[in-house]
Amino acid sequence: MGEVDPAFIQDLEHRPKLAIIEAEGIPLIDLSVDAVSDGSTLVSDIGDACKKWGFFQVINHGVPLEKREKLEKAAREFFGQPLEERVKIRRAEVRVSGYSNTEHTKNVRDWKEVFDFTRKNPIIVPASARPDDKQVVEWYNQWPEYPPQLREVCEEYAEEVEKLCFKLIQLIALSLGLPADTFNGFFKDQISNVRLNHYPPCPAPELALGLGRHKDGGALTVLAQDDVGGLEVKRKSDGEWIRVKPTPEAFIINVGDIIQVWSNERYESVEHRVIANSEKERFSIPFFFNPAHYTIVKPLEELTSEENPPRYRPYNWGKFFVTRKGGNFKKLDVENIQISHFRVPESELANRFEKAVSVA
Ligand SMILES: O=C(O)CCC(=O)C(=O)O
Ligand SMILES: [Fe+2]
Repeated sequence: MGEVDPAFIQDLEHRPKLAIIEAEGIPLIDLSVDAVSDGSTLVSDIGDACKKWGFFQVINHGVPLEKREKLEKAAREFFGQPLEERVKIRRAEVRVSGYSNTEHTKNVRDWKEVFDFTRKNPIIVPASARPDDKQVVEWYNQWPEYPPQLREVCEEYAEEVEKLCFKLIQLIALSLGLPADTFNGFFKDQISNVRLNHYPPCPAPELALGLGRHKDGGALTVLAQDDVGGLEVKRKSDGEWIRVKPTPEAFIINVGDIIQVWSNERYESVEHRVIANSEKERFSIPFFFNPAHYTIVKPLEELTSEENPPRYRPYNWGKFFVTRKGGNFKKLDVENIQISHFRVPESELANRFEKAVSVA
């Protein structure tokens, strides 16, 4: 990645501004607080953060620091090898796992390289994105020879972060006024995946992005970022890009598209991106908490009513996932699959609302 290939160059409107807005920042939430004790504001703090930002940071989250540090070290060792070693486990179309340095977001190449693996091994996913194809296939992880401990430290880390995901999804359920275990069943055969991101120094951070603007398609993301910084979140109140200042040992949590749909838009999945850096390399590790492939995603009945009709048509999560993954390999000129494709048009919602009010 020595020079800036035109494939990396963002359209003018998406290039980063030089001035960084760090502002008040996203909320920092202490998870050691007991959610159900008298006077605890933990559940409402999470609800407020989900509503206002779609993002928050957590401390005292229960993931042992030592497991995170071991993985961060192993990631540096893996990406520190010569390219010919890294590409030995290059990701192919039929695999979700492995190495890639050709990730594209919204059809523009990202200034980064990644190593992907899934929490469960194998995971079961639809064989193709075609709606009429009922076949499923197994996707297996692949591991490099070096560093030899990578597999073990990845698996141990993912096991710990999964526990945090369950804790968070329960707090989110409570914050929506639902029983804590409302969402648990969806994750029985989860197809969660973890990504090791390496953003090398970039000679043209004013033209390219480490990772282009996007929303996460799953339920919840738990991100570990190093101390370099570069993650920006689009502030809901005014659409400004706000830099997320690294907090040592904290995780950054964001609501994904599935929670937006389940909550019928009480919470929204928010756009974010990563700025490239001309001097420093950066590492980050997102854990994407994803339900089982057969999950039909739709607004929860408990959160809809005649006055507040479902804003989304049901969709199959496995097909959505496989379509997204497939889209990465073809530099298509069309937009990849989005939940907006399943959104009920406003005019139709207004009609339904009027009908509900007139019969009431
Ligand atoms: O590297 C980061 O800080 C963000 C990564 C991210 O948003 C993603 O991989 O979806
Ligand atoms: Fe993301």
